[in-house]
Amino acid sequence: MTTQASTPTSPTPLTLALSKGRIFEETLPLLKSAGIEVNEDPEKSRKLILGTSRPDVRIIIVRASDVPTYVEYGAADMGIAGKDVLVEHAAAHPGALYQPIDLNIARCKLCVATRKDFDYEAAVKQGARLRVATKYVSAAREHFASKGVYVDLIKLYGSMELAPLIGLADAIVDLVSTGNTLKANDLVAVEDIMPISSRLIVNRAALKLRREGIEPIMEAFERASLATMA
Ligand SMILES: Nc1ncnc2c1ncn2[C@@H]1O[C@H](COP(=O)(O)OP(=O)(O)OP(=O)(O)O)[C@@H](O)[C@H]1O
Ligand SMILES: O=P(O)(O)OC[C@H]1O[C@H](OP(=O)(O)OP(=O)(O)O)[C@H](O)[C@@H]1O
Repeated sequence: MTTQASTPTSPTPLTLALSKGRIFEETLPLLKSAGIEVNEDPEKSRKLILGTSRPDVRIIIVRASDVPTYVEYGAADMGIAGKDVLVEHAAAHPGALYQPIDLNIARCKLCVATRKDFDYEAAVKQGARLRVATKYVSAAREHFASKGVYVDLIKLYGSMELAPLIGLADAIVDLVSTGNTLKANDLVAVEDIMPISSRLIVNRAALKLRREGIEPIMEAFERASLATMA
């Protein structure tokens, strides 16, 4: 039997996909609890791959709605994404991602909202066909189907609040946190669809092949998110 000479290898660092802004900011304390400090601030640097205090862990910065894609295809081992984003991704890629932990960060609600002068209840009772503008087409379709309300869904990528104001739609489906954006645009929330928070997602193959690297991070994140809930 021949013995193989051992060659020094540096495996690809564990890769965590995050979006800039609130998810990045709210993930920093979780990373800290796992002994990980990010070396650069994505708001100041144009770099998309950020090193950390641990040579075996790196962060990639991607659009919030792209996080599931990077993780599904294994370009990132893990990621953090809002339930809003995960519901839309799952509609096209059911079961593609392992979602072990609700991190309870970036919390808000997915709601139906209309102009103040639009009688949503009456329109629904009358069986009117509603025009609804949203970025969250799958969640909206599921919601209105479960209520038996006929809708024409108009896909938008942002600034949903504008749609009812200029006659593009009767209603929107959007995220609401403080309610300030609705208020500033004279809109009201007329129905809650689901509570939203961000979850850790893990590539299914990475979970098996890199378990010893991923598990301690998962455990630290879970402990830290439970501690903030208490
Ligand atoms: N006002 C809010 N308060 C709390 N959490 C929010 C709020 N708005 C969005 N979120 C959550 O934070 C996540 C990231 O939001 P962010 O605004 O950073 O990205 P985005 O602009 O929605 O995504 P993309 O860049 O892909 O269009 C959302 O998917 C959602 O889960
Ligand atoms: O109830 P509020 O506290 O006002 O938050 C709600 C707003 O937050 C999100 O937008 P965001 O601030 O992320 O900007 P975006 O449109 O660039 O995603 C969402 O799309 C709403 O517009």
